[in-house]
Amino acid sequence: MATRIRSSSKRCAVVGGSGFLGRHLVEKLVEKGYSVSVFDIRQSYELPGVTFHQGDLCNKQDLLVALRDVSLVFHCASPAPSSDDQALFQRVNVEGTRTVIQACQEAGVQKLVLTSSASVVFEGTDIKNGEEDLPYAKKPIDYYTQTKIQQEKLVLQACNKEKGFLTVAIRPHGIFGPRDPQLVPILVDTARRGKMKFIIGDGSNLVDFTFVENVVHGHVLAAEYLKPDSPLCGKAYHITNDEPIRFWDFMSRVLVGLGYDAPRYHLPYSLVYGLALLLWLLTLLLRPLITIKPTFTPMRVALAGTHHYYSCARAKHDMGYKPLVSLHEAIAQTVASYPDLRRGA
Ligand SMILES: NC(=O)C1=CN([C@@H]2O[C@H](COP(=O)(O)OP(=O)(O)OC[C@H]3O[C@@H](n4cnc5c(N)ncnc54)[C@H](O)[C@@H]3O)[C@@H](O)[C@H]2O)C=CC1
Ligand SMILES: CC(C)=CCC[C@@H](C)[C@H]1CC[C@H]2C3=C(CC[C@]12C)[C@@]1(C)CCC(=O)C[C@@H]1CC3
Repeated sequence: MATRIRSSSKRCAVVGGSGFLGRHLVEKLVEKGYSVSVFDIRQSYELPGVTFHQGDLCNKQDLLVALRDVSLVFHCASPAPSSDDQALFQRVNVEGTRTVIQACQEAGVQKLVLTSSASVVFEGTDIKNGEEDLPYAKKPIDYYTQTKIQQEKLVLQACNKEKGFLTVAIRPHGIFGPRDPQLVPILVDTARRGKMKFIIGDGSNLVDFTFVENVVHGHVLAAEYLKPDSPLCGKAYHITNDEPIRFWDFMSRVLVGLGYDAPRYHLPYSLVYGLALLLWLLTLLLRPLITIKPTFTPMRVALAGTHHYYSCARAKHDMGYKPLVSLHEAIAQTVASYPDLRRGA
């Protein structure tokens, strides 16, 4: 490891700081008096007190410039799961994370907080109140998740108290909130195309959806509690709203809040899953000729039709985590933040 440069504990960098979670995190850090550098392949906004560095996290030289005099790094960059680009996931999430770790070590960064995902243990079958010590999925639901597993292992294994480099991973689940480009927009798009009429299974499956501000709170706590003598070193922590909700109730509350009808008709889970699998095989076969992006992928059907909620007891115990915003309030704030997605808008 290179010679350490003295850096202020209030100087931090957010890799992926132009993204949905990253930007909310940057805003909170600024509010808390941190001086923040954003490192991202794109710049999506400007904020007083924030320095932007545009670059690819796979390029160590680019990173080193952004990490100068920084003591704390948040790594929340990733290609979008929907990109479905295996080579890109491998390059950015695995090789790129290796580069982020090396750059942190060379720049004398003391703490690295990774945004992982609770899905690293999910194989498409029920998980009820899952704890962090569940084994990593042997058959992850998609290639994105497979590389999130490899990424988390790399970051946690890099934790080295002797060398003064501490790491921790936050595993959120189903992040939603204002400016989210995925969950609510996909849902509304599906509703506008008339495809949100059906409930997959009996509709009783419980899932965690986590308000972005609570996820940010978990990251900030992790950074502040990560010390050489703390239990956080080299560990993963679930951060959720701690209020599992029926998947279809959540979808319905958002849809109805935006003026759309809630789904009503039930379809058997195995039927929909089987059809999604067939469709997926068909898209693979036809890929050389045409590109089809089906709404119902096996992964989405599994996410929509199984229980998958996680205990955040470890985060409560080790870093005093408690969600700041209830699910009820979070849904209300989220719905109000999307006037353009309302029915008829
Ligand atoms: N959105 C969700 O429900 C969940 C997200 N996560 C994780 O949270 C993190 C943040 O997710 P979101 O904010 O939703 O995603 P996002 O797509 O809004 O943000 C990711 C950011 O990473 C940047 N990025 C991608 N490749 C890069 C590269 N090569 N170099 C530099 N920057 C690059 C993008 O430009 C983007 O600004 C990701 O690591 C994701 O895996 C985990 C669980 C759930
Ligand atoms: C809990 C969790 C990990 C959420 C991640 C977000 C997305 C995977 C969901 C956002 C909108 C959801 C959605 C469906 C599946 C999961 C999402 C993409 C469906 C495709 C499920 C099948 C349907 O009937 C339509 C749904 C549209 C919205």
